[in-house]
Amino acid sequence: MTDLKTLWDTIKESFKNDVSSVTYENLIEPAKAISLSNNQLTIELPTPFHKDYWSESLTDKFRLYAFEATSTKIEPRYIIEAEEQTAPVMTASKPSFKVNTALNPRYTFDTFVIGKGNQMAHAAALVVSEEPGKMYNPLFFYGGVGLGKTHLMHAIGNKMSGVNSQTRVKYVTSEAFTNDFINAIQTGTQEQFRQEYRNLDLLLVDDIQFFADKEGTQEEFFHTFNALYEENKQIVLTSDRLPNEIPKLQDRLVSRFKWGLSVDITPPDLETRIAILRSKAKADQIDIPNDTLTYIAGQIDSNVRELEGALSRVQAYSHLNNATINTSLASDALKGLKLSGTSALTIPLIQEKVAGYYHISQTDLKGKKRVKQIVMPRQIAMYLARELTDNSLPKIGTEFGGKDHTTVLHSIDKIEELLQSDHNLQEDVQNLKMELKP
Ligand SMILES: Nc1ncnc2c1ncn2[C@@H]1O[C@H](COP(=O)(O)OP(=O)(O)OP(=O)(O)O)[C@@H](O)[C@H]1O
Repeated sequence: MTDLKTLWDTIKESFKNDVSSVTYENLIEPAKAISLSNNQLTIELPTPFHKDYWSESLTDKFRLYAFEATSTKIEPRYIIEAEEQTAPVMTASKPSFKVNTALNPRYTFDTFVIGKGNQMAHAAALVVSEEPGKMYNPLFFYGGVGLGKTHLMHAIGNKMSGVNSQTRVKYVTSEAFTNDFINAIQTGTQEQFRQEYRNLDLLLVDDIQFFADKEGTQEEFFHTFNALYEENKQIVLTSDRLPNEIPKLQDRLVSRFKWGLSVDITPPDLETRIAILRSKAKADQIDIPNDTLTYIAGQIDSNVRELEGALSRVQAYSHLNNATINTSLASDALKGLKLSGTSALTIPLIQEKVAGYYHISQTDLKGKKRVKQIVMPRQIAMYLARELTDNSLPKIGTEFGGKDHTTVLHSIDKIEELLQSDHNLQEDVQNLKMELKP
């Protein structure tokens, strides 16, 4: 992993899972990754206190997480803000590197393990890579986090580039597209932007749910889409939900996204998880017994990224302790690992907590009564079910006494809107989230 932002995000995520929220917010969140060179990552900290704290208390963890992420030993170097004016500064608003423009060579069809939850998506991806712009345009993958949507997208790009090195492929996240577009406006380079995005054979846009609410970007993307589509150029999109479930996505985009094929990816079953781990262990030359693979696969059931993270953690643990990998070592390595998998949290549990919080019965919460004291908690519970679990809108509707998915969508939209300004609601939702995901 060489992309500084991706590496830093991964390390921060590991810290987040390991330290208290107070420590995270006050001591880790303010840190900024500045540069990575010669296996040294320079971290900028706001005060000498932060520097001392990182040096004394966070360095070992940092080394572990960096190793887990890269399988390389990376040393931290701490500087205090303004201590080193010459260093290129990376901030959230103005990244000093270009995000995700290239294809990841590791994400190929060969390294993708096929299982029940992804076989349709895999088959569609393969068809598109062989006959781009013909059968399924656009191809739209949707599903929960870390299930291989990006991987398949890159696999299409890698395959097409492999067949013809002249293929013009562009991979962007929807955020990178937005940033490029804003930059083009600010610097008066819209024409260049259009050239860049409209003269392609394959455009891959990841996580398009982040287009929600971005009117200008949607407008530009609409024209980009049309230009490519009319030329029979292939477009592949991913999102965490179906196009019509993305709030505030223009109808004309929703309808265009439906022109092609939408296919979901669901979490892998145990067999597939073991196969994924085996394949990764082989690729990384990790010597690991079968029963240990089965043990790790049994610990994580909803997210392949976490599955890979667990394997890296076991590898790092064995490396740092100079011990052979076996199930007992894996169990020690994974002890205390707070998995962010959403599978443990169920809709009934959310209903129970929300009903308890607002002192109403679960029957009312799931029922049809239209009084305000019940409607609001019901909408909040639906909102939380969508935010904190992988359930689809129809499934949430079913769990709330058989409501239509448009009712669920309306409830979620309503809460999202109120959350913008209603401080009491913000506090309630925050409290409930803390109760549900301590
Ligand atoms: N079936 C699979 N076989 C092999 N590796 C997989 C498979 N599914 C996912 N992975 C790996 O899991 C990791 C996460 O996958 P990916 O980034 O593609 O997920 P995603 O669905 O795009 O998630 P997000 O919504 O968070 O972007 C990647 O390293 C990917 O290679």
